[in-house]
Amino acid sequence: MEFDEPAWDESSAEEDELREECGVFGCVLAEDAPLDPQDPYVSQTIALGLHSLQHRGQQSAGIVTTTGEAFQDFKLHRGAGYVNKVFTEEQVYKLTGRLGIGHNRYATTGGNDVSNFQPFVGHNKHGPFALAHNGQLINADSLKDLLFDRGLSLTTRSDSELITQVISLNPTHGEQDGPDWRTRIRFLMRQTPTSYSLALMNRDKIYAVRDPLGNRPLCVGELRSSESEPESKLLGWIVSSESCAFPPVGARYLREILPGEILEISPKGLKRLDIVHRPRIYRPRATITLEYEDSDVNQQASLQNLDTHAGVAPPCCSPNATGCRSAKARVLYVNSTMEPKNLSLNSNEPKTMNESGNEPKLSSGDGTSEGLFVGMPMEEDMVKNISVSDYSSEEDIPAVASVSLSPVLLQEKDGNLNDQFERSEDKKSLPVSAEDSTGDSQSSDDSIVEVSSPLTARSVSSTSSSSSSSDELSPNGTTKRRCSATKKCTAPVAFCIFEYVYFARPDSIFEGHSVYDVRYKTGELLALEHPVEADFVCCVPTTASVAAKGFASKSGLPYQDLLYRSHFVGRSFIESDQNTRKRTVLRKFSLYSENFVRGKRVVLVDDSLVRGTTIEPIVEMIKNAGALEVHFRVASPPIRHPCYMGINIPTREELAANRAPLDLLASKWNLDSLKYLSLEGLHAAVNDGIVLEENRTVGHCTACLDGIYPVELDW
Ligand SMILES: O=P(O)(O)OC[C@H]1O[C@H](OP(=O)(O)OP(=O)(O)O)[C@H](O)[C@@H]1O
Ligand SMILES: NC(=O)CC[C@H](N)C(=O)O
Repeated sequence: MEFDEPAWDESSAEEDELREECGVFGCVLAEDAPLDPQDPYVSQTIALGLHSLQHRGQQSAGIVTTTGEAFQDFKLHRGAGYVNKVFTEEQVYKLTGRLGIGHNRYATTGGNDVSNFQPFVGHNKHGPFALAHNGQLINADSLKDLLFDRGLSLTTRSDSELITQVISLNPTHGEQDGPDWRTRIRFLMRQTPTSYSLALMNRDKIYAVRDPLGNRPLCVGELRSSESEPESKLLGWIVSSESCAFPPVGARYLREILPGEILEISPKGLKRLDIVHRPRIYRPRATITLEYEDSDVNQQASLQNLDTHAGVAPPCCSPNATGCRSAKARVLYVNSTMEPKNLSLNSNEPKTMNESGNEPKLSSGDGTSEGLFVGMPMEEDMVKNISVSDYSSEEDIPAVASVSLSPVLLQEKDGNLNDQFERSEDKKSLPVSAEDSTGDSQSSDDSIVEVSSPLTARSVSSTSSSSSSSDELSPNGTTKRRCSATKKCTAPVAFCIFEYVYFARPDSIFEGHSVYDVRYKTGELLALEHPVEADFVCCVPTTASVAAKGFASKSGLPYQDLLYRSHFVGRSFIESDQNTRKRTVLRKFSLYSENFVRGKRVVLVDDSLVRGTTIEPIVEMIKNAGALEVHFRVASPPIRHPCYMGINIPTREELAANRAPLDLLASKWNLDSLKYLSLEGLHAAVNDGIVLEENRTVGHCTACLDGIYPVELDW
């Protein structure tokens, strides 16, 4: 089988149940590391590592080891459940070898049965190889077609098996001197931009791979005979989803695997084989919807000139443009696909608004709209124009669309909640261009790649930007004109922001700073954004405890432990079905003492609110114990959009924030107030303190919060 023919498919990604992350771990001994062939040091190290990554997956665990000699049989053990259940001491002792990889699974694609457990072991012309995958492929259907077209068959429903098959396709120009994993992995990256962090083992090497968008984490460390003495003997290297796994195995953190990087780890050391560019995509710059009572107006309007320089209003929207001068024009909403740095209504004094909607005269809606909603202020005279600044990527000049108008009062957004919920479920995404990226500091020699990508088969515009507009007649006889402009640019770096919020352990390091610090800051910012008079602050253990402490310190309120959380019950959010999740919550929490609560006003902090499974029984518990008031504060914005890149939130309906307006949710849960951290606040907490090596570009995927996916789904 060779991979010299393009293949393409545009069917959409299959939806699945809510699932979460996986943990990936690998270990390679240095060539002169003294080790008895029967010594289980490597498997013990991996088992310990997986134990530290348990929070990333509770459904199954597996380890595969090898001596590293060509065509040597692998030793594999996988089983359902927690690491310490699957790996008894006896089991670990059987897994001898000088290198190995391990995996904790939480299924995103394919059920929880043994055929889908990882690591996967395959055999190709270079002998046995093993793969551990964290993530979820956004174009599994296209990849299946690519393989089926070549007459291959699959034996599982896991998307990870697709990876094993794609990397087994032989490079067109053959391979000299053994396997060319660089070319094989580059080929994989060109078929699928995200989401995967991989540990791939063949012969005496492990390849640590992170997808070009850097959606899932992966880092590397070294094992030394003494952790504290820098000059102590080097024993080997480890690769792990998170750095929290390093101290327990006595490893020293070295660095993250970069987005798109292929790092070879052999007994001789670490070698970067490549950094594969992020793909080129067509990114919508902005979409503006105008509504006209008179359908004749604005026929000329087109926002193709959105692609203008900062400060220069597109002619169609300049004060002299016919349509926009119409006294009857109404701006319904401004939907910027990237986080606008500012959105201002220019009145007598310019006012700036963000998604938290703090500006009293401006409404960003209640967050249920996609993008930013601009409600017209009551004092209509004050509004002279609306401008949107869309800083869509680091190398772009901000696009500014300026709309001058004489406003007509909009219908109240809050009064039309059903309209908002009936909006299209279309996935907002960014179409892909045929070309690979050359547009950032990452470098790579494309000419060495001996494959032709199926991307070249795709028909896309060759211009660097494009625009479109469409009219639709609304039921009340007005005309809506929707205009959008796109620009060709590089897909963004898209590290999952929810790793910071919830998934990762607080003692892990991402992007040069600790998850703990970020969570603490989210709590501080939450206290500043949504202060409340209360007697003390407490948390929904465990993940939220750090944010709650940040909230307490900033608000000046005392922190109080209120809820006992059983150590013998796992994370509820990552359970596979809603009944299990509910039972897990009930088994997990109890009050330390009613005395703390009686007659008190309580601020209860959680890191995230997803389906609302956790909040209801907990508030009931606290109120039943005699709390006067419970104010719920969430250290992340409302989750309103499905994730297709590893968290697997399949539907909007199941997400609590989409089920009712926040005030109704608050009263349903018997809360005295319910407030979330703004997206701006979360970005601020995450970005503050980032330290990046090698001029790396920073970027976070916030799709579950704002519906903006970094690339087109089912690419
Ligand atoms: O609104 P929900 O659907 O209930 O989801 C949100 C809750 O789930 C998580 O807790 P989890 O028990 O998974 O993990 P933790 O014990 O690490 O906090 C998270 O910390 C929230 O408490
Ligand atoms: N959560 C994950 O990263 C899962 C990996 C893979 N998609 C699986 O379902 O096994």
